Amino acid sequence: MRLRRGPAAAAAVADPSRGIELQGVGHTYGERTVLTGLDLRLTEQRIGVVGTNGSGKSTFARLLNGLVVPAVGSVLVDGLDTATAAREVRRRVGFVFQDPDAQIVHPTVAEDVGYGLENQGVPAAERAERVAEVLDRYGLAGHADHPAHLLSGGQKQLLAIAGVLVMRPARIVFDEPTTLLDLVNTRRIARLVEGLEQAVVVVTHDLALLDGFDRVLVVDGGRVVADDRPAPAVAAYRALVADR
Ligand SMILES: Nc1ncnc2c1ncn2[C@@H]1O[C@H](COP(=O)(O)OP(=O)(O)OP(=O)(O)O)[C@@H](O)[C@H]1O
Repeated sequence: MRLRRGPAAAAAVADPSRGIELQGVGHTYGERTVLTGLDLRLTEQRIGVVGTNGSGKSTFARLLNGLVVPAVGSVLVDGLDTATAAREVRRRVGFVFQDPDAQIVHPTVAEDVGYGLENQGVPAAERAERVAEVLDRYGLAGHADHPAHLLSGGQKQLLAIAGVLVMRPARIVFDEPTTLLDLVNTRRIARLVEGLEQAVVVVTHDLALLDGFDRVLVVDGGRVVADDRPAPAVAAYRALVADR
């Protein structure tokens, strides 16, 4: 029998009901262990991740779409291993970086949003339609031909999110999406996350953002030390840092 390979084959064996699974996951940078002993299954619509600076949250977030491949154990997205099916995993899990400048690479707003689609070989007409639709939805339609680097911080974050959403991933990981934003834009991003049909994992220091989430993980010293509904998880986080 011939082995089937590539995105179509991967999609054929994928099982979205499995969500994202971490099986015996640990990660090291050189000698330094930054995550250890992670056994989790992430299936909820909205999951938050909190923890002190340097606790391992960004590394955790990056594991979920294969940006980081675990040193130990496996991360499976819909049953697909991030170590061996990276391309298909990234189609399924979009990633929004804390600093939108890290994600904005093309001169104009429309070109920047269309870039990923072009990469995937989506025909020009469909590309234009999908870009226009997503820019319209996030209030950036009037900026389509403007230089992306001249947008405000909040608009840049919206642009970075639009660039992910236009790819239609089933899940989106946000790494501190509101850290650089003022209160107005923080609220705007919170509403946007709330309204998404995609399943989301949001790393944040903004505890108010977690209201209404289904599940919150508290990371400390590279381990998940609490895993609960938002109120008890945030209480556990506050208790953890109370005497530091
Ligand atoms: N590429 C890397 N190479 C070496 N060490 C790294 C690398 N990325 C992160 N680290 C280290 O791993 C640890 C965890 O970092 P990580 O960015 O995952 O934490 P974090 O919880 O997201 O922190 P913060 O809240 O400050 O963003 C830190 O000690 C950091 O210095």
